[in-house]
Amino acid sequence: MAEVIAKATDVEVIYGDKPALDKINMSVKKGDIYALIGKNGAGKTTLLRLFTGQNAPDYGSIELFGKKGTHGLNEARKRTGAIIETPAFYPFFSAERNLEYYRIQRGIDDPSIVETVLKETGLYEAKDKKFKNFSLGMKQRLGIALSLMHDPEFLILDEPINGLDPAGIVEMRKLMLRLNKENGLTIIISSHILSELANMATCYGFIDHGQILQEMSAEELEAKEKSYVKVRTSNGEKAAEYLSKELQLDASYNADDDTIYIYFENNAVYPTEKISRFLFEKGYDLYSLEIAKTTLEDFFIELLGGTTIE
Ligand SMILES: Nc1ncnc2c1ncn2[C@@H]1O[C@H](COP(=O)(O)OP(=O)(O)OP(=O)(O)O)[C@@H](O)[C@H]1O
Repeated sequence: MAEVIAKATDVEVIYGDKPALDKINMSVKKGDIYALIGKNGAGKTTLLRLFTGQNAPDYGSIELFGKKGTHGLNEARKRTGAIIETPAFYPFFSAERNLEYYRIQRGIDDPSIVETVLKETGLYEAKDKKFKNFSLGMKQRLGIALSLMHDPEFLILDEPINGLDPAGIVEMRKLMLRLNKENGLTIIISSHILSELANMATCYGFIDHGQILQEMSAEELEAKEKSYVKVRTSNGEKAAEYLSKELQLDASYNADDDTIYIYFENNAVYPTEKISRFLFEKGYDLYSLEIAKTTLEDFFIELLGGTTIE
């Protein structure tokens, strides 16, 4: 069993009379890239702030590196880096000078750490560029460089991808994977858009209204992706009935979009020719037939009971 790096047990955080976190149980294991997914206001920041020490639970307990209690958690937090709010950088200082400023302020002796973290975050070439001329993606990566300066083992990142353009998202994904694989960092990263964290997360925690609805591994989530064939035809309702009965397919008609949905096991060979030939022979006009896959967002929406993500 992998070591548990961060754990919340029956945690509640209450603002006024409203719980922001409601009996949360979750854990991050060593080597994970844990994606914390929830729409705005779900409780992501409140949960992450418990691990950084910016919030304390009203009920329940948290652990870091197996340590509990104020003293234990303070010790464990030395092994943790975090970006919850964008750190303040001087706009007219270069990237290097900004990091050098923080190195001295934080009492880190080794001056070579600045070069190391600039290289780790892919910013070394831009080290002399002023912060004000950085793109949003570069600014986020400089924040991560800062959080790496004391060589943490666990990184906590609150919505670092929010607002990035597609190129920035790809850069961030590469950086996360590199830090995880090459530097052995365990990472928890939050987002309100599931697909942003796909292809990098090793496990997922879905949070809504202050509750973890489900935790699952990337493999388990992948297995939730269903393949299906979408067919539009004349007299769709009747055609769906025929397809189910005579071809023994899992076909259902949806009147809202006048479409037949036929579901298959993943990796199945789709009998698309058989379907189109059957419909043709039975006298239906085939308007369209396409193979599709449920997306991760579809799964998330279903988990939330059909509400949208934003
Ligand atoms: N300091 C506070 N005082 C009162 N209520 C708060 C406070 N901080 C957060 N909340 C409330 O707690 C709930 C959870 O907020 P939180 O910021 O943790 O959500 P989130 O998932 O991080 O959302 P976002 O992506 O919008 O930051 C929300 O209803 C929010 O309004």
